Amino acid sequence: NNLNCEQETKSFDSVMVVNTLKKHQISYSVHEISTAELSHTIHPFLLLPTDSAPIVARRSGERYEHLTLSANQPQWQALAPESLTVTGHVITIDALPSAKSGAHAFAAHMSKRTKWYKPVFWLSLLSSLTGLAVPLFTMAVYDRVIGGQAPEVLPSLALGAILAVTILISSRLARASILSSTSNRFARDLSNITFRRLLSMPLIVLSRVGLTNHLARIRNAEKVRTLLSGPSGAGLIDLPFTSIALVTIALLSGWLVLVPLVMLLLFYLVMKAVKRYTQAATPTISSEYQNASNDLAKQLLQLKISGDTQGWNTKFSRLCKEHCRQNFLYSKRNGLTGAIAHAMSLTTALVTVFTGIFLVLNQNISPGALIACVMLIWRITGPAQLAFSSSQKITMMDSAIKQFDRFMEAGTEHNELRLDVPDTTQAPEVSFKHLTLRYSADVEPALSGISFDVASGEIVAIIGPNGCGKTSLLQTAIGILDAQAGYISVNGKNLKQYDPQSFRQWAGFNSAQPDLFPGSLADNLRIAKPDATDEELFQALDNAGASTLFASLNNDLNVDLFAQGQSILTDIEGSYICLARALLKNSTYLVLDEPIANQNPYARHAFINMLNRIRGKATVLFTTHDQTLIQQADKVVILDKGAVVYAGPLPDQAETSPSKATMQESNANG
Ligand SMILES: Nc1ncnc2c1ncn2[C@@H]1O[C@H](COP(=O)(O)OP(=O)(O)OP(=O)(O)O)[C@@H](O)[C@H]1O
Repeated sequence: NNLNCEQETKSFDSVMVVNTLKKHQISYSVHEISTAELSHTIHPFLLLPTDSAPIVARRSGERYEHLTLSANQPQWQALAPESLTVTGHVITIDALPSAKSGAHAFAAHMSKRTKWYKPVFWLSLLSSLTGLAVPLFTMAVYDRVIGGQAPEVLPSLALGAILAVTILISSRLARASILSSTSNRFARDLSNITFRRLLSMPLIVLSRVGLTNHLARIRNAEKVRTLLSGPSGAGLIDLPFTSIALVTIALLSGWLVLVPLVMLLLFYLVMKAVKRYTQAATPTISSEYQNASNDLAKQLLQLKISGDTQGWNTKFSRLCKEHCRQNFLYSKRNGLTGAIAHAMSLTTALVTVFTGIFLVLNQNISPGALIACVMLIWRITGPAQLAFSSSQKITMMDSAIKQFDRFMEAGTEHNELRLDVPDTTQAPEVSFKHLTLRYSADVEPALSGISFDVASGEIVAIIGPNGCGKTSLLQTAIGILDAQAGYISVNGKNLKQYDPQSFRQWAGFNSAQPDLFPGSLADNLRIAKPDATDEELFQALDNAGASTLFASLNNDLNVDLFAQGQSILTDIEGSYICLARALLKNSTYLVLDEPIANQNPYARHAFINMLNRIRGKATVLFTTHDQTLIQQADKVVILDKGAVVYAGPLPDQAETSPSKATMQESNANG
């Protein structure tokens, strides 16, 4: 609307758009253009291609449309697929300004999907109507064929019944297939959206929330699948259609319909009470039991070494016993619920039969109508029973949806306009300006007022005792941690101006904790550079001092590092591969956390050679406790309790550096 009404916005630029969005409190994200990102949008978005004019577009199912103004009237027209493969940025709208809008993220995402509920409605209606065939057929046989002595109508009645039953079965099958594919698609979409969101959240928020919660979030999506699929899903959908059976009973037997209605009400009240009784026995020890089992499995070696496993045995047996007791009680009460529900269904049928007999004797209804009514009763109590047994699932789903909505309200790294792309060809100058970082409000800052400069092509060793903030500083230097105060400038620009994705694609980072992913050696390396050739992988492994390790893996890049689901490498071996991954990028900005932590002389030698080769061509920040590596740096920064106590050349630099100075000079000269 603003585009259409405000003349000035016809020549908008990205900053103006973002200011407008901020003014209207519309939360937005900025990403590089990619269909993967856009396939989850629920509101229109703005494409900002690098080489052409901006486009306002939106997603409509699997297709995309763009806004055109013809005679000042906005119109949506199909967007050429090429428009989504160009380079540039896209501003997507996360949530609309109303305070409540964020709370409906789930509904908004789902409404963008195919309209599955329309065919499900029509198929359910069809199957409910054709489901009347068998009771009505029985009634006709009883009243007309047997009672009315008219056997000639039997073939046509039978044909009609067979046709109706065939339609019933086909519509049920078609509905089951739509429901299972819809529930699968829901689960898949929600998992994808959740995973993307997790990846785009700031690291500090992620580490605060913890791994278990992230896993729980992704599993939440799975819960959606269970609601719609299976017999309980069908029961829930059939519930509103039981009214068709009720109307038929009313038409066949008049006020006899009151019997199932009253029984349904009774059914509801009894089941509500029973459910409360069952829920009171919900096991509370499950997570404690699970954690203890996990701990035990992880600590087997330590337990065996310690020799004294008695304490663990006692603890585990106690947990096991309590876990079984709670589960037994819960299953017992669940069994009771099932039995009561079944008894209530039987009672409903019996009460209907007994009441109906008087109507038959008074000749108010035919015996055939009574039989049909009793058969129809099962079509009411069945779905009611299923729906009731699913009530716990519905509560679970409801909380899963609320959790999803809250999760989608959390801010991400993309909620700011970060369009700058780093110059990947030159070694950057980096300045840390009064950087302060706290992991949470109640702990001492991990970094407090850090300031120092790194010249282009300089190699800097960051040293200090454990816990002094080295890792925190490096993670801030590549923008995965956000300082609360101060900033980092890279080539004169605040790091937060750079597109986070482009920045991290450029910077080579090695974490102190080796992190290998399931897959082959090549897969693990190509995460950093998907198009790397085998030659580049060999070179990176060599530079990281991993040649001996590689030889022990039969020089095979395709060796699976996770045979039988377990990493076949130790942490130290893994750390070589992670270092190789960082070096593979051949980046002009390397940030390496304890690159050769185990001080293996061969690896150290390879690393020093590598440093000498790139000296002057890349800016390198690394942390270490290794004296020999510290000697290689052009500058050292000593940290203590999160503050810089010294930043400058090594005190004996003058004596040790001539070779480095010569190397730097010759590298700079090409
Ligand atoms: N995710 C986190 N949550 C809370 N506190 C953290 C987190 N990571 C680090 N810290 C704390 O911040 C401080 C600095 O930790 P950091 O890991 O940056 O130090 P370090 O010098 O790299 O230590 P080391 O040499 O042992 O790797 C420490 O007190 C640490 O306990």
